[in-house]
Amino acid sequence: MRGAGKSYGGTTALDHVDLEIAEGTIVGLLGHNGAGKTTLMSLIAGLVRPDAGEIEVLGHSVTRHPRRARRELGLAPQELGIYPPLTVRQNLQFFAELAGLRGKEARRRTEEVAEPLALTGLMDRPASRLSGGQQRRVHTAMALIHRPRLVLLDEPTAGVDVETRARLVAHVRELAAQGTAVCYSTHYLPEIEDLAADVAVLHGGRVIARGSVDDLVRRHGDSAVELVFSGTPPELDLPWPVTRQGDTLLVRVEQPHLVTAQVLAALGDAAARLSALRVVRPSLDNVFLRLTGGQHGGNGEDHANTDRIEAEQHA
Ligand SMILES: Nc1ncnc2c1ncn2[C@@H]1O[C@H](COP(=O)(O)OP(=O)(O)OP(=O)(O)O)[C@@H](O)[C@H]1O
Repeated sequence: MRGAGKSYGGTTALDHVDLEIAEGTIVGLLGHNGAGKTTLMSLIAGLVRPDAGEIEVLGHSVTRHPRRARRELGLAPQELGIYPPLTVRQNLQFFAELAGLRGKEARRRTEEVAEPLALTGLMDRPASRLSGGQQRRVHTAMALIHRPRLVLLDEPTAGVDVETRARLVAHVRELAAQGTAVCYSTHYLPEIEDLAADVAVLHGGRVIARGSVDDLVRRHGDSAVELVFSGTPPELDLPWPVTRQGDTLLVRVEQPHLVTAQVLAALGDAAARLSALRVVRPSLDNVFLRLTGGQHGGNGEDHANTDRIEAEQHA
């Protein structure tokens, strides 16, 4: 996707977004409600027409060759799209046939896709008699039935239990390991870490940060070595900013685990009064809140952090 933009009336849902999802990679889309995640997926899936920019799926333009593009992708939207009176098997076979699979092949894929999502024991049950988490698994399986090379999963773990979440995450990792490109949105940040996904943070319709979790934490988190003393902390001669709070010193440094020896060496006699040392690494949650200004429902009005971060990315 290059320069993709979409407005609804006066609302800019997506603002000149560039994004590439390579084969075998998972891009985790993070953003507050209204940040533009669903709009981005809908544009890729060809459900919504962009006002600007170019979007291609495996070289097929989603606007000029929508059918060819669509054949290569599987979409599990946020809203469940299953048929309640049909059994799980009938739901899956129906979608297999819609995707162009016939007879034996459709039946084989139905069984195949059910297995990793723990649906095998539920195949003859009407979808209306499944729990919410089970229904979401069926919904996800339907998006995977034709072995798409690009999978778009919009909050696939909304409302599911811990076990289902773990199973889904494991299966998505497997798909990526087999070469599938995955775009995965979630509000649950630890999931992004479990997926080992490349992160794209959306805010007000713009991608304001991109990189692995480690990259983002290193670039945008407040990492530090924390030293607690009995009595007054000493003055330290170090090449990084040091702040003092009561009996604690914080040495702010990008990769604290690499400099602890140097910090300890600078203590001199004060080392005898050191009562604790801790490497402080911020979580992805901290970084996300910092990047997005900790605001909910960002909707194009708040670009406070955007320019700074973009300048950094282009540097
Ligand atoms: N059909 C529509 N008509 C008008 N405005 C829309 C429409 N769809 C989305 N929007 C607006 O576009 C912006 C982006 O919405 P989008 O659904 O893409 O956000 P999101 O990041 O997926 O949010 P959530 O996490 O709540 O699902 C929001 O301001 C939303 O109100």
